[in-house]
Amino acid sequence: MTAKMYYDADVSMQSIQDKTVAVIGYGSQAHAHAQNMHDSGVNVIIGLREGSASRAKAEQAGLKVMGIAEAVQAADVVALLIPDENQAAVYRDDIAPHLKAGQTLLFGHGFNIHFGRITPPSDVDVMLVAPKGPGHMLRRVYKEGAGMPGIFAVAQDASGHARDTALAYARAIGCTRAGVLETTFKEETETDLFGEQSVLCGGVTHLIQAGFETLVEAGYQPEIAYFETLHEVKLIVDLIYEKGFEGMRHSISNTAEFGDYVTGPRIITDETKATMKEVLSDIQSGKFADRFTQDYQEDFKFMNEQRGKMRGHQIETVGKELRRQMPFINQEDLEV
Ligand SMILES: NC(=O)C1=CN([C@@H]2O[C@H](COP(=O)(O)OP(=O)(O)OC[C@H]3O[C@@H](n4cnc5c(N)ncnc54)[C@H](OP(=O)(O)O)[C@@H]3O)[C@@H](O)[C@H]2O)C=CC1
Ligand SMILES: CC[C@](O)(C(C)=O)C(=O)O
Ligand SMILES: [Mg+2]
Ligand SMILES: [Mg+2]
Repeated sequence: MTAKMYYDADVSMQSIQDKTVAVIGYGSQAHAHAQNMHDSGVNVIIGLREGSASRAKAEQAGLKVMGIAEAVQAADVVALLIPDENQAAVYRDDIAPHLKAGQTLLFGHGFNIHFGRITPPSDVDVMLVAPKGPGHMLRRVYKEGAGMPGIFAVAQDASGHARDTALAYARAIGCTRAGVLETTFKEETETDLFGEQSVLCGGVTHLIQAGFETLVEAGYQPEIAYFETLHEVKLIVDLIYEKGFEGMRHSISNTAEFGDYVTGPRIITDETKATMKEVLSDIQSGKFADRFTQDYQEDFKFMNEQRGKMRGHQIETVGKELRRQMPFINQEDLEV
């Protein structure tokens, strides 16, 4: 059965246009949701912690900033867009005491509801609208007049209109320009965690790094290894994104296509797929969520070690210099 896709023409903005949306946070997703909604004509306010370094940036973007509790009190829809590991405490201290019946609590990812870290009262609508891509790109494509696909789910429909609110929100941030489909908190949370760990982030970076190290350790120039295993990834992926595998394979040489079929299965083996199944199982059982929470409680000891190790890696130092010589690559610091 083909999933029902929602596009701009299928969705009315009415259920959000006469409401106030409090975006809590001003990071990767939050700044993009807030600015896109503001540009779509929605009344947006920003809730930030005391002394927040983001206050000036949000104000510069023409957004009204207040404390988190104050924003919750003033809002119809509360979009909780701070890091997953911080959401439960902020919800407990600054949101729950001020939530009123009839309000909407909205997430960008289902982690805290699905894994039981947050349990909202039964008289509020609870939903997620998850763009399928990074926040900075959500803002970039919106400004270009394009959109990013998204998915939505309703966990609690106290008002009887929760789906309309979620779809209107998805339209306001630009997702219905590209296509939005309905999911559940369970499906969004588990597929998102699986995708980012196995393919999009963990899979891609470790594949690139292993390829780069293999060439450099064999005595090839690091700059050539960088172009071959990192820079060109975008060019190949752009073709896959635009035209699928067949379109990409049409563009590459027959030599490359032959090597793709012969060597791809030697790299991504049956064992790799079996490991992917284990990864999915750890996500489904909550084992990964517990490991993440434990590292957070230990001040992200493991995560900070990994960040430090990668910062000094040759692929990063060589890449920084090579990108500097390519002024057409956006080198500006990210806006937030
Ligand atoms: N990053 C992405 O592209 C995607 C993220 N998501 C989901 O969106 C949500 C937000 O993620 P992301 O955008 O990466 O988050 P960020 O790390 O970018 O969030 C940073 C913001 O959160 C605020 N913040 C951090 N800790 C606290 C705290 N203890 N109290 C109050 N405010 C705090 C920061 O405040 P200050 O400004 O004061 O420092 C800042 O404004 C998550 O649920 C994530 O899974 C979903 C899809 C993609
Ligand atoms: C791929 C990582 C992501 O899931 C995303 C940008 O969609 C995230 O959590 O940041
Ligand atoms: Mg994610
Ligand atoms: Mg994601």
